[in-house]
Amino acid sequence: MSDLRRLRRTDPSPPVRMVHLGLGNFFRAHQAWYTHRANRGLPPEEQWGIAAFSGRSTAVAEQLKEQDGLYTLLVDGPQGPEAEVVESLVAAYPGTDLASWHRHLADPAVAVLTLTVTEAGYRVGADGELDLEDDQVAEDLEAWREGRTDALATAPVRIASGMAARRGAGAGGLSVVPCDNLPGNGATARRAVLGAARVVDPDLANWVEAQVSFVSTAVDRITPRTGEGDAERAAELTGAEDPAVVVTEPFAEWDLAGDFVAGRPAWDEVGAEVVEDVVPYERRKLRLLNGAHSILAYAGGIRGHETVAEAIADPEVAAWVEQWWELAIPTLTLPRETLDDYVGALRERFANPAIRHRLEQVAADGMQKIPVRFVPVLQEVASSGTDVDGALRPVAAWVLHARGQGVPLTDAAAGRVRELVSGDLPEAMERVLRHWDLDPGLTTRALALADEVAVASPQEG
Ligand SMILES: NC(=O)c1ccc[n+]([C@@H]2O[C@H](COP(=O)([O-])OP(=O)(O)OC[C@H]3O[C@@H](n4cnc5c(N)ncnc54)[C@H](O)[C@@H]3O)[C@@H](O)[C@H]2O)c1
Ligand SMILES: O=P(O)(O)OC[C@@H](O)[C@@H](O)[C@H](O)[C@H](O)CO
Repeated sequence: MSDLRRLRRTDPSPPVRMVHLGLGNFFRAHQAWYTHRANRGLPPEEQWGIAAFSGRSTAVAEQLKEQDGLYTLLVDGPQGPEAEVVESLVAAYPGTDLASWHRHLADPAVAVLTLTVTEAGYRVGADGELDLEDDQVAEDLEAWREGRTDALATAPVRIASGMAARRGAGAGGLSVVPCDNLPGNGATARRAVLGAARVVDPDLANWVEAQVSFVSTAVDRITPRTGEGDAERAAELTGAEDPAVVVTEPFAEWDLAGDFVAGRPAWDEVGAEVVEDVVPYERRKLRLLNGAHSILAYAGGIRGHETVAEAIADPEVAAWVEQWWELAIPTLTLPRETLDDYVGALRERFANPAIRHRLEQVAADGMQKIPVRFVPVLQEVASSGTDVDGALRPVAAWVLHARGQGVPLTDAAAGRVRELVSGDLPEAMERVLRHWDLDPGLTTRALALADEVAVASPQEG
């Protein structure tokens, strides 16, 4: 590998017109890739360059800096892998570089701020407002009040402080485009940012309300963490050494609803859909894809599987996913045929053996995901008198997972999760149901489903 050349830019970089927070794999397989595609054929000065910031880490920013922001996207489809070098990312920074963050956001040429900061990264409480009790949010707000804007860590406070820099520079409005898997991500981002601004500077909150638009999106492209051997596979195709390679699937979807107050790349010319209302798409995606992923992660993990492809190949786990889809489909509003096609594609996407999507990664932050993916369906199904097993089983499996079975628990709210699921299993199950306003009368059934998931589990103890 070391004899290979690193990727290097030969053409001039496009100007920075977009900023991104959360320099992870998904951003590079999705928003940066759509932007790269939309740039093709435009003169460099009309293209959209992106300055992207990691959460905190420095490693990926350093790797990308050494190759002028270029990286390989390895698309693993049925015809074998294909490699594409993505050119839209022109500057990569560690999230700790707040000076560059403020400088880019204060630039009038910047028109769009995209986000992938995870569901938990919005730091909102159960009421959907910024959680001012969150220790890191409180620390950030104090630092900002004291003028220490180089020490901010949470996404909402970093964004609000970036908006202050922008207002100060007279750079005008921009559009914030959250791309995390949560319902109403535009409205959530807006409330989180306004919540932070209001505490420190109410005039700034007014400015954001008047000048900044928050676009809602549904995003889709299964993008696992890069694994062993991926860089070598990419190198065989490109002849270049690329430690920042990202592996993804051929499928990609992006639905966007909202105003772009300062313009945007022509994403709609390269496959993205600009829609009036994103809710039907977002619900389809969150319930059918992400809901099924959560079942595979919690139940499949307990049955000893390590990846999505392995778990969906287990006929019992696959039957639980099918049962979930049967219950979830009637709760969606898109035409039945469209939904059936989507599920048909999911069966193939999940089974793609080249995508090693580890259940451990998919399982993270269940405390944020269960109420969005399963609770509304459970409530709707229970009120119609239909058998709820398909939607209750994932909650039961999550309780076992949170109590230590299957893949390890990773959750931004791990302390609260452990409190909820501790002690006697029947009591824990009932506590969890009550926590999400579900009928505690479902406890006995949930315990039976938990038993079913745990039966034959190599890790049952
Ligand atoms: N991977 C996928 O298949 C996929 C598909 C659709 C949507 N998403 C969304 O994208 C998010 C990121 O996925 P990924 O695969 O890129 O993960 P990743 O682990 O590769 O990267 C996550 C990025 O977010 C940053 N980050 C994490 N927490 C943050 C925080 N609190 N504040 C600011 N930045 C933070 C990290 O530093 C990193 O840069 C997911 O949580 C999900 O909401 C992912
Ligand atoms: O990204 P999360 O953590 O919301 O959920 C894990 C996976 O379900 C998710 O990343 C999917 O792969 C993705 O949403 C596909 O578009």
